[in-house]
Amino acid sequence: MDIIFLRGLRIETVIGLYDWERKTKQAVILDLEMATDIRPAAASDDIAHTVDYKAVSRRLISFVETSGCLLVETLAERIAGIVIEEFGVPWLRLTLNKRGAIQGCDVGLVIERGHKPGHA
Ligand SMILES: Nc1nc2c(c(=O)[nH]1)N=C([C@H](O)[C@@H](O)CO)CN2
Repeated sequence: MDIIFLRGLRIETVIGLYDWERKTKQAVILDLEMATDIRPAAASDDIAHTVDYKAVSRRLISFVETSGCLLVETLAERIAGIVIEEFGVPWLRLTLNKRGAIQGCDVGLVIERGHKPGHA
């Protein structure tokens, strides 16, 4: 199994439970690992045979900027659904960092969704 990754994708959006959080934008930072088999693209040298990380990043920026979720859980689950359903990714690991939510530390979550190729 091969991995195509995006690290440190920083997107400004409205997210959070509290009144003040509904009136301003905060940054979320995404690290995304997407399972793939790079060999068809390597053999053909054709972007059509792989996951286009530029297309994924553009789609996620567009979605997250206007998402408006209350919880990081909701946002992460929706991102995972987009990547799996729209880009044909069989398995992913997503780290969503809501930096700035708690002073003095990073906070967020890590989820894995789908099935790793070659595993039941
Ligand atoms: N598990 C979660 N806990 C909390 C969340 C969340 O999205 N998931 N959100 C908040 C507030 O919005 C917080 O980020 C404001 O600092 C608190 N706990």
